[in-house]
Amino acid sequence: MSGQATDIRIFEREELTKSLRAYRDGQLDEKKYLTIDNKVYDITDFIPDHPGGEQVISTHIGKDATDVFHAMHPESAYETLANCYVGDLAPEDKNSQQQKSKDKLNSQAFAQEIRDLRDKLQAEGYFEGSTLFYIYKVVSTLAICATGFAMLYYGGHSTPVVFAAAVVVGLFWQQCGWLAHDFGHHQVSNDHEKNDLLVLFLGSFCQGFSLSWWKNKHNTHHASTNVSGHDPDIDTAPVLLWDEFATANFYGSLEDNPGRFSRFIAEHVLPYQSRYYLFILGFARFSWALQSLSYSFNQGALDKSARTNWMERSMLVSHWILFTVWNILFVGSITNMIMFFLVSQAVTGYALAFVFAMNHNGMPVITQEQAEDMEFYEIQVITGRAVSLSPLGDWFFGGLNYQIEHHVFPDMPRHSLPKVKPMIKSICKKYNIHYHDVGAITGTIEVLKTLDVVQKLCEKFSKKVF
Ligand code: HEM
Repeated sequence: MSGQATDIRIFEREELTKSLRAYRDGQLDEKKYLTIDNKVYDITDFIPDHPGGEQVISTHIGKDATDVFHAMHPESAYETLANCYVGDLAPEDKNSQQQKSKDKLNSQAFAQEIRDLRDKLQAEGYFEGSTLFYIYKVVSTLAICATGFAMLYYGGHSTPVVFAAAVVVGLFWQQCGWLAHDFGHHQVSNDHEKNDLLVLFLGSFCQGFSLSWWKNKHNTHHASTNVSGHDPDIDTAPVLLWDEFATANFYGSLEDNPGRFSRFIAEHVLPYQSRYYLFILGFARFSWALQSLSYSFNQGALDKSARTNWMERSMLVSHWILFTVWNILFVGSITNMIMFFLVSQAVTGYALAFVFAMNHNGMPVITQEQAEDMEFYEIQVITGRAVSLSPLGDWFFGGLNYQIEHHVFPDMPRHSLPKVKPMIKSICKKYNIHYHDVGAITGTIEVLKTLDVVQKLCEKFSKKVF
């Protein structure tokens, strides 16, 4: 590791800025630092070995990673952290403290209050997962699968029953996704290995998604939510574009000698994205399942362990074998087999993507420079959309309608989020930080309006570039 007792020194803030600039400019030989609680860590050699992956840790090179680090690591990670310690950050001089904008000071005071709330909630047990709740969730989710099986077993010769069974299986996969999400964030137990085994069972075997692919993408999304160029969830070009930065980047990349296909997409597809949006969601699950297989077989496990990689691959392969055998054995005709396949995939695609879009799409997208000037917690609040729903809606959304609370406290179990919502809301009100809370219909309209605004931008760019 990089930190040696003799190297310990005071770091000027400019050194961190230099580290960030060098990384942005692609100067790969430069040292890479980050700070946590005003201590400086040299992560140059650690990045490739980071158990959470290179992508997520790289989002914070040259920056303050205090809150994101505390939000995403178990106690055991603090030992590894100590190995990277190389010094302390020089105190801020009076001048730069006085020059801070009102917004920055407000953001800092808000973050401090959220940190205090985290400590209080931890002491009061809000972060303890309820075993009973999660047993109920796992059993009731597996019961949906059993229902789908039973429908095919007894009615596999009837087209309406096969159709209904496909919808049930689609919902089963969606619910597995929410559970794997909770276990993947270690909301349920402090034992990370146990959580990961449950993600392998529910997420990889039952649902067909890779643990490593999901963690890499999803945790990077958490570390830099709606930050342009960092958050993989808003990087959906050339299928959909969600903001002006992504649009400018995509069309900018076509200025010199665009391929015929890219030009066709830019001129004749993206300017109509609000029209095909609902259609394309149906393919989302299939695309994620393919990305999972590709990640697992090409990149291996995120924690670089051969054991995790082997388990993940075998779970994914078993998922597809079982699904195919089940389809062939119980569905009476080839036409119904194809229908079962397509409908079950499409239902999961819609059921997952509808919720994902509601979580952050159409909410502010910020640049990396803007993000540097804001506290982690403020970013989490202003980029998330809370959706107020009935208990059935909460079930369908897997608790992700408490998106803001989930982003502020990713390791807090799902059952605590509704209790914490009024607390976060009231702190936001105190600091005049916008907490966006809407119903499902308003949320959907906001998503569609964003697509519409951006597609008009696509039309303009298209005329300018070609
Ligand atoms: C010097 C800095 C860091 C050290 C020493 C460190 C260390 C670690 C360790 C030991 C783990 C494995 C934890 C486990 O047992 O589950 C881990 C996982 C992780 N780290 Fe870091 N980390 C650092 C910085 C960061 C930063 C800045 C981020 C985010 C921006 C981050 C995000 C994650 C994530 C998402 C995981 C995966 C947790 C999981 O398995 O679910 N880490 N890190």
